[in-house]
Amino acid sequence: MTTTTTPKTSHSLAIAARGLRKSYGDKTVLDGIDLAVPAGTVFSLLGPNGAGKTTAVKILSTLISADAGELRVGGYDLAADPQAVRAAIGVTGQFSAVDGLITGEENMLLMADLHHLSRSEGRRTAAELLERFDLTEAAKKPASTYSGGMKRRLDIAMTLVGSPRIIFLDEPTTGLDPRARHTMWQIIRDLVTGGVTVFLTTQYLEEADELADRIAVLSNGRIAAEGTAEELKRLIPGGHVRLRFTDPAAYQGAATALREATGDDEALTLQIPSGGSQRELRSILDWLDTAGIEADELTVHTPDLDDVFFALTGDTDTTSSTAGTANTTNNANVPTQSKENAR
Ligand SMILES: Nc1ncnc2c1ncn2[C@@H]1O[C@H](COP(=O)(O)OP(=O)(O)OP(=O)(O)O)[C@@H](O)[C@H]1O
Repeated sequence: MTTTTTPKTSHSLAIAARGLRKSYGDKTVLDGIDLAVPAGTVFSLLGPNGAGKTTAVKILSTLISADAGELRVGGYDLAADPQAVRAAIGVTGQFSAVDGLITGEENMLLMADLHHLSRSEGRRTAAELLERFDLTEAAKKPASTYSGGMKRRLDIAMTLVGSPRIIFLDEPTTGLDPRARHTMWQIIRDLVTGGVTVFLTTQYLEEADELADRIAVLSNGRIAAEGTAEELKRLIPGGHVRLRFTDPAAYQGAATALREATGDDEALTLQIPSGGSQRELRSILDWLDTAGIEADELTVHTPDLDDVFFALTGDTDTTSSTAGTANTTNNANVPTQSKENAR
C-alpha cells in the first residue's frame, strides 16, 4: 500500500480502517474490523463494557499501535504519518486531559501553548471557547471543583483549541445526569454542523440513536452489524401493529377475525406482526376495512436499538467481553428478560 500524505478531501473518508487487529497477550480485543466514516458525519461504535471501544479509539488516535490493519485518519496513513494524524484530530473521553489542580482558564491556556498560539491569540481562543461551553463564570475556579458535565465541557473546549477536523469522543456522557447529557448531545450536534467528523463510542443505545449517522455494533472483537439506526432496527423482527379496543365485543370480534394476531384479553389489545413498512401497513388497513374492524387506537411498534443491541451482542452479562456468542443474528427474539438482566 502507498503511504501518501495527501490530506483528505471533503468527499473522502475521515476514518478508514481495514482489518484492524489488536490483542493483549492471548486475548484478542479487535479481530480484524473494518470502519468507514465519511467526513462531516457522526459514527458511533457501540458495545458493552470491555468490547474494545476504547482500544479502537486509542489506536485510531495514535495513542497505541495496532497489531495489523490498513488505517487512515484524516487522509493520512496512521503508521506512516502519525504526526499528521495527531494534528488533524482531537480526543476526549475516559482519559481526560483536564488538570484538576489548575483553573479551567489555565487548562485552556496550557492547551493554547501546546498548539503554539501566541499569547493574545491563546487568550482570545480560550475566552471564546469558555464562553461557548458556558464556562466563563467558572473559568477562574480549579477544575477539580467542576461538576462531571462541566469537566466534560472543558475537556471538549480544550480539544477544540487545536481546531481538529475529526474528534474522538470516548463515552462522552457516561456518568452524566440527563440534563448534562442533553447539553453534551447538543454540543456534539453543533460540532457536526460546523463540519467536524465525530467518532463516538457509547454504551447507550439512545445516544447512538440520537446522534449517529451510522452505528457499528462491536461484539466479541468483531463488528456484528453496521448501518443507520433504522437499518439496524430492521435487522431484528419483532415489529408489530397494535390495535386497542374499548368495547370488549368489538375486541372479541376482531380477535376471531384476525387469527394471526396475538391478543391480550385484559388490555383489549391485538398485536399483528409487521415490519412497519408502508406496504405492510396498507395491507393491514385494507384487511381491517374488509373485515369491518374498527379499533379505537392503532399504533405501530418497531424494535428499538436496545433489541438490536442485545440480539447482536447476544450477551446477558455486559460486564464480560467474552461471554455469550456472536452468532446471534439468527437470535431474532430478544427476551425482555435478558435485556433487563443486562442492564
Ligand atoms: N493495556 C491492556 N492490557 C491488557 N488488556 C487490556 C489493556 N487495555 C484493555 N485491555 C482489555 O481489552 C478489552 C477491551 O478493553 P476496552 O477498554 O477497549 O473496552 P471498552 O469497550 O472501551 O470498555 P468500557 O466500556 O468498559 O470502557 C478488555 O477486556 C480490557 O480488559
